[in-house]
Amino acid sequence: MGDMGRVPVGIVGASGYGGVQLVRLLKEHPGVELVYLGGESSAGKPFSDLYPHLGHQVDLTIEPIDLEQIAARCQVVFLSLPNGLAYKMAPTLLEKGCKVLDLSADYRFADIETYTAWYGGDRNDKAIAASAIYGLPELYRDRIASAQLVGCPGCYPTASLLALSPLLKQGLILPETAIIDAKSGTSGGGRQAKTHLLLAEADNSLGAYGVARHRHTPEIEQICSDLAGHEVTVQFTPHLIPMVRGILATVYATLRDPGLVREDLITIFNAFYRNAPWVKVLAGGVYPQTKWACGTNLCYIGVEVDPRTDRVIVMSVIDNLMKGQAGQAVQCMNLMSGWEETLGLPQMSFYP
Ligand SMILES: NC(=O)C1=CN([C@@H]2O[C@H](COP(=O)(O)OP(=O)(O)OC[C@H]3O[C@@H](n4cnc5c(N)ncnc54)[C@H](OP(=O)(O)O)[C@@H]3O)[C@@H](O)[C@H]2O)C=CC1
Ligand SMILES: CC(=O)N[C@@H](CCC(=O)OP(=O)(O)O)C(=O)O
Repeated sequence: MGDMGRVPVGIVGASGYGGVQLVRLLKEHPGVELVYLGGESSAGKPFSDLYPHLGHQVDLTIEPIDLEQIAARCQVVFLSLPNGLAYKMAPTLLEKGCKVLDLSADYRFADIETYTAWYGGDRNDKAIAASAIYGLPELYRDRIASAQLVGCPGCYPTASLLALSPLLKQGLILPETAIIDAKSGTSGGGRQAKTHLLLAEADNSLGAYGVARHRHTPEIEQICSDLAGHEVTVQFTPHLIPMVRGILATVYATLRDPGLVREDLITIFNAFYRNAPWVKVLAGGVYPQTKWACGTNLCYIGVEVDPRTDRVIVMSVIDNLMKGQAGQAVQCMNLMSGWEETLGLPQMSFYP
């Protein structure tokens, strides 16, 4: 145990966008003590050199990644790294008894072959991957609570699956008709320099990318299939929009029963999420704005039916760095630690 009975936690990849959000959340979390920050090119730098505005709160230096050392000092470790690194680190940390939350795609897939088909790599941690729990608490709360390893969902899958889950679980839609049209702010691409994310490239512009081949498609399909009880394929198209934080996923699907009206669906969504403190289903005719979720761990959902086309339209917004990444990981840590799901997580956006 760390200071005053708090659980000692560490972040590997603390210099990145996920890392700095985790620092912000964990420094203010009443159940933990942040004892270790790790990195690669940032190793040796005081965290306050990277993020001077947080220097008065965080007196830690980024350290090299030494797994034995990390395991000796931390009970819970967050891995916030590019894809393909966590599966080389998690086995040692788990063996030493740490709880591990991976923010990358490495432990999101039950089937390791699906991972390698989309992400590449040469993996020999099949049993460990099979033991990982998909970190979407609204669907897998009980399994997360007893997990040692959690593969936290991608940002687009979080927004998309929270929109689709009640519909699939209750068999309300024809699954193959599901179309996910999603938009993300540029922080979704991480902090490393990428030309298309420069202000001069991304500003005043809106476009699709990864059409019919984005890596989040198999992740969304895996969970949709689990909910539907049979294999499901979906159409997923992401877009980059000129803002920093936030995702809007607009999901369209054909209703099995064309007699259902908007209020029926809102009642069903509210029942599905009655024990989910981080999902807010909006009243009829209210559609969510990304800024409502900004800086919070919330997902806002709006539901509409078009009786002319017999389609349901669900709009789901999250902050990609919070419910889409660091916030959700902390939500999972709360469950794994037996704490309230809401502990230490912001509930109110700073926007008007
Ligand atoms: N951004 C988003 O909205 C979301 C991202 N994710 C996933 O979360 C993970 C982190 O993303 P994000 O925070 O955006 O990424 P960033 O690019 O902002 O940060 C990456 C971090 O990884 C570290 N790193 C890079 N290469 C290495 C290496 N070879 N060895 C050790 N550490 C390394 C960097 O450390 P250093 O600076 O020291 O080199 C940095 O701290 C990714 O897997 C991403 O796909 C998931 C959901 C949403
Ligand atoms: C805007 C933007 O570039 N978004 C990223 C989302 C990254 C992410 O969260 O994906 P993983 O965690 O699954 O790697 C993308 O589309 O690749």
